[in-house]
Order: sequence, then structure tokens, then C-alpha cells
Amino acid sequence: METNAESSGFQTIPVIDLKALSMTDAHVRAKLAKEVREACINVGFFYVKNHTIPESTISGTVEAAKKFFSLPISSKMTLDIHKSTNFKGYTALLGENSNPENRADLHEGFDIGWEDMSGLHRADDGVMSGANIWPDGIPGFREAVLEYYHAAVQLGQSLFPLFALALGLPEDFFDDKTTKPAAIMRLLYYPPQTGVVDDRVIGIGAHTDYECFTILWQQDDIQALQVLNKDGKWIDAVPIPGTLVINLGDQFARWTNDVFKSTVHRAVNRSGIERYSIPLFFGSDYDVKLEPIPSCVSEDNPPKYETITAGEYVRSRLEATFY
Ligand SMILES: O=C(O)CCC(=O)C(=O)O
Ligand SMILES: [Fe+2]
Repeated sequence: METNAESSGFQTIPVIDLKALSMTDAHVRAKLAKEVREACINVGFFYVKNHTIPESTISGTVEAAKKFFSLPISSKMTLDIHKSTNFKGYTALLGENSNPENRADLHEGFDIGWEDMSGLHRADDGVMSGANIWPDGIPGFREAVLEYYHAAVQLGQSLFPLFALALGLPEDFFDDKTTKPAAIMRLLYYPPQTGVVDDRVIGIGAHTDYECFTILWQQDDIQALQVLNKDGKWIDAVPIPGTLVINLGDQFARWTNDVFKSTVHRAVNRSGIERYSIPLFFGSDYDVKLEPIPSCVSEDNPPKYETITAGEYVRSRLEATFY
């Protein structure tokens, strides 16, 4: 399978209708997979409409996020992610740096991993094992955030067969690699940046995501997210009401030997008002080896990456970000 270098200087980000995802008709699924394939090869980003996360689940989580970030800093710092051994909890402004060439990111964050409603977390998440930590004093916060988490994980699971089809593989190709979804969810808060903006301190510095793909909810009406095309031009990922953004991460780039693109992106909130976003990073099981899929390797596209497990890869990237 070859990459299509000619067409990677994309100017727009495609919108894909997921209505067909629930259909079993092979032609309908093949057409959808073709759209996904083109987006993954040429852009690494696409919007989805008619996704399965209910509007009420989204608004419940956004309200919970607003309450959390308005807690006093002293309460939030009791959950400091830097004190956690498994990257769970709160990140203060300037508490991480997504682009080593920058100084720090101007956002606050709150990170969780898998947990079921009854409070169980998984003991076997390899290098990322460990419980979530939750704030006190916001009734319903944990339930609202976990409701979104599980809805987004379900959406993510339904996308793997589509990515497999898009790669010309059997639909169940990723099933045994995603038995216990290693999904990290973040609530993000970006204060507005007005006046002269120091390019080395922006909302989130230029980076690629680490996992297979990210499901991102972004706030309507605020343009902040930008995606880098092959010509070095930043393309605005303009918020489209009712859609989510899906972008590929490094695990997919490694698996597909860069046939699928993990595209650089950043966010700068110059809107004058506060912005919220919710990424969910969907990774493969932590013990899976990120070896190139044979059909993605050829004489013209020899293996580009050393094999590493998914867990080791994500952990090493998180350690570099949360210095
Ligand atoms: O807030 C956004 O729009 C992007 C967030 C992002 O890129 C990330 O958290 O990796
Ligand atoms: Fe990102």
C-alpha cells in the first residue's frame, strides 16, 4: 500500500457521515471505508457527524468541566497529575509542554482512564495501571464524566472495523489488540489569550497524539484548533456544531508505517472567551507490539519505526510532556 504524497497539502478537513456505520450492507460500508481511507492518508483528521454520543451526555460533561475548573486552585492542586504515578488528575496552567520547542502550554487539564460506574479500575493496564482520582464537592461530576467516557469508548470501538476496512484488512483485525481499551480522557480549559501572544506559550503547542486515534469534542463558535498540512500551512479545524473531530495518532502511524498520518496540530484561543474541549485518546492494549502491518510495507515504503509496545510508547511520550 503506498502513500499518496501528492495530495497531502490538504486545505480542508473532510466531514464523514457515520450514519452508515450501523448498516451491514457491504457496499455501504465499503463506501464509508473509502472516505475514511482517503481522510487518513491525506489529512489524518476528519469530522464525524451522526456519531453516537448523545448531546445530553456532552452537555453534562461540559457543565461538569466548567464547575471543576472554577474550583479554587488549592483544591485542584490536591489532584496534581505530577504527584500521580499513572498520569491521572489535574494539570495547572503551564503544567505541561506539548512542544519541546515551546515554553509550556496555556491550558488546564483533568485526566482519567478506564473505570466502570461501580468504581472498578483495571489492575492489568500495564505501565499505566492505577485508579482515577476525583475532586470533592461537585455532586455528579464523576458520573457525568464517566458517562461521556463510556459513550466515547463505545464510539471508538465501533470505528476500529472501519479503519481495518480502510486498510484493506478484515473488519476484526484490531479486535484482539483492543480487548481492554486503553483510553485516556481529558477535560481541557483554555483561558483566552489576548494582546501580543508569545508563540512559545500557546493553548497547546504543536504536537501529534500518541494513541491510535483521538475523539475530540470542541466548543462551538471558538476557532482555536489548527492542523498542519504538508506545505507547512496551518489549516483551521473550524468547529462544526453537532460534529466531533477524529484525528489519528502515532500508534496508527507506526502500525501503518505512516500510510495513515498522525498529523501535527495545536490550539490557540484568541477568542477573548474561555474555551473547553474534551479529547479521548483511544489506544490499543498496552502490551500490543506496534509492528508495521505487512501490507503497509514495501520496497518504496520500508519500515520506518522500531517496534515498541503501545504502553511503553504512550508512557514515554507522557513522561516527556509532564516533565
Ligand atoms: O483542544 C483542542 O482542540 C486540541 C487538544 C489536543 O490536541 C490534545 O489534547 O491533544
Ligand atoms: Fe492533540
